[in-house]
Amino acid sequence: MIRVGLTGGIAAGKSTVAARLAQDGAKVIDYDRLSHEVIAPGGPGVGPVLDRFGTDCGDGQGGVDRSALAARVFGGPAADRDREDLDDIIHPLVYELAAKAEQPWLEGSEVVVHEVPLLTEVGSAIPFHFDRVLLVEAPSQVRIARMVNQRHMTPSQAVERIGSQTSSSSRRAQADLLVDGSQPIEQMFESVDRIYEELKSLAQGSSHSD
Ligand SMILES: CC(C)(COP(=O)(O)OP(=O)(O)OC[C@H]1O[C@@H](n2cnc3c(N)ncnc32)[C@H](O)[C@@H]1O)[C@@H](O)C(=O)NCCC(=O)NCCS
Ligand SMILES: Nc1ncnc2c1ncn2[C@@H]1O[C@H](COP(=O)(O)OP(=O)(O)OP(=O)(O)O)[C@@H](O)[C@H]1O
Repeated sequence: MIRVGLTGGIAAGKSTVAARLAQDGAKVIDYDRLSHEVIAPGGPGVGPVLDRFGTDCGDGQGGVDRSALAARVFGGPAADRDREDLDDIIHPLVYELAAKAEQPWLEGSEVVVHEVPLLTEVGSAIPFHFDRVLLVEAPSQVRIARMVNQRHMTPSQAVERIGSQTSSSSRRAQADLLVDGSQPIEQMFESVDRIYEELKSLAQGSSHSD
């Protein structure tokens, strides 16, 4: 297999690219989904999150209320510190689930894509080596409009999320492959298909990854 890190700023188009890669034949591990799983009812992150952030952040059903937590870590008075503490709780649990998820493909010739929104931010803390890093990019204004129009965030919530993430230039410094997430979707899919073919040939020539 080869392991690919797929990243990009919020609402750049990562999940859309990931879905196309999956359609092409890649195996995709979605870190946002795993991070939701760890704080859903019964998840291993629920206890530590509620201990740290208080039972006000509970959803009343044994899980965490993500919008209450988002208000704290992206817009609260101690947002940076809170976000750091949340990341320290959630990320190791997510990495554990990701390692389990990719186990069936370790010996094969699959293209295994880890969709990691914060790949650049976490640096060497992530316990995986990526053979390639694929970056999806779109200008901030496009991303803000997507968050406001499609996710019902206020403009200031959208700006806060972008502000809590790293810069495009630091993401670029880490990237091997680039997809423009603001181009027309059909064109974007064509570039994703071309990249998949490249990755697939690489995977067929590989026998392992650590
Ligand atoms: C704060 C939480 C509860 C908000 O949930 P919500 O459903 O509103 O957002 P969702 O999880 O769908 O995330 C949407 C996007 O927000 C951005 N984002 C999420 N967490 C963070 C963070 N800690 N720092 C910066 N950006 C973040 C990412 O671009 C992500 O793709 C949730 O995002 C969370 O648990 N975050 C911490 C875990 C994390 O770092 N997740 C990212 C992948 S590991
Ligand atoms: N090339 C494109 N043209 C128009 N709309 C697009 C394009 N790519 C993605 N979108 C739309 O933009 C929105 C954000 O895309 P997507 O959910 O893939 O982003 P993301 O980077 O995964 O976001 P997040 O960081 O929140 O997980 C979606 O509604 C998606 O349909």
